[in-house]
Amino acid sequence: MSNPIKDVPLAELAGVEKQAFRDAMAHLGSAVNIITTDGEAGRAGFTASAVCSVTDTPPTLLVCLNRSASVYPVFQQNQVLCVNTLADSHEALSNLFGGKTPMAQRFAAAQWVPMASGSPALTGALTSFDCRVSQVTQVGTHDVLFCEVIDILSNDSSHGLVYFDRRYHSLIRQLPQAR
Ligand SMILES: NC(=O)C1=CN([C@@H]2O[C@H](COP(=O)(O)OP(=O)(O)OC[C@H]3O[C@@H](n4cnc5c(N)ncnc54)[C@H](O)[C@@H]3O)[C@@H](O)[C@H]2O)C=CC1
Ligand SMILES: Cc1cc2nc3c(=O)[nH]c(=O)nc-3n(C[C@H](O)[C@H](O)[C@H](O)COP(=O)(O)O)c2cc1C
Repeated sequence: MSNPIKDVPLAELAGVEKQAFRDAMAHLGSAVNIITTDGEAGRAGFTASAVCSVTDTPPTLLVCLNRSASVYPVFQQNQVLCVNTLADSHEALSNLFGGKTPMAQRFAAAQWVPMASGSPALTGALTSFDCRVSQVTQVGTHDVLFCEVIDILSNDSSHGLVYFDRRYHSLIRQLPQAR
């Protein structure tokens, strides 16, 4: 059977404007994460919603990082990182790591403990995934970092944080039913 899109000359396909894409993406709720690294290029961190699970064999996440971000060269050189998934108390911290703030000021706003890779785990994060970058693919403005998970720290008591419709929302964890 013929593929109707494949048979249309590319020049005749309408395409989608960047703003329309962003407006549509604002409808996809996502977890909020602070991605950290430490190593020979120094310490750095940024907020990321473009994070997802790739495979459990070997356990692998992907993180999309804009190559124009100030932190980009640090991540490129260190090749290790920690994905810290934020709890509902971390909204202000997410904004600090979301750009423009000097790196020392970002890290001074919370407590951190080094994971095996040397990357900082955020105290109180829902989960911290310690990773080594196993593969990198460039797509448009971003690098897609494939990150093999080498250790995990979890906290099963905090409520979650979701970014949806350009705003933060708390994701309330159900408490176990009293008997
Ligand atoms: N993947 C990314 O690089 C993301 C970057 N951001 C940045 O955070 C700031 C605030 O974002 P919003 O309040 O959500 O408003 P916005 O209108 O800039 O973005 C709406 C949605 O579009 C997507 N998006 C935004 N910038 C993108 C990019 N450069 N590449 C791919 N997808 C992108 C995200 O899903 C975002 O939630 C902006 O500077 C934005 O660029 C936010 C979310 C994801
Ligand atoms: C909620 C939120 C989600 C974001 N998600 C991403 C992301 O997935 N990838 C990315 O490269 N930048 C993302 N950003 C933007 C980066 O956090 C920001 O560019 C980074 O802190 C570097 O900023 P700087 O160049 O001023 O240091 C996000 C920002 C916010 C507020």
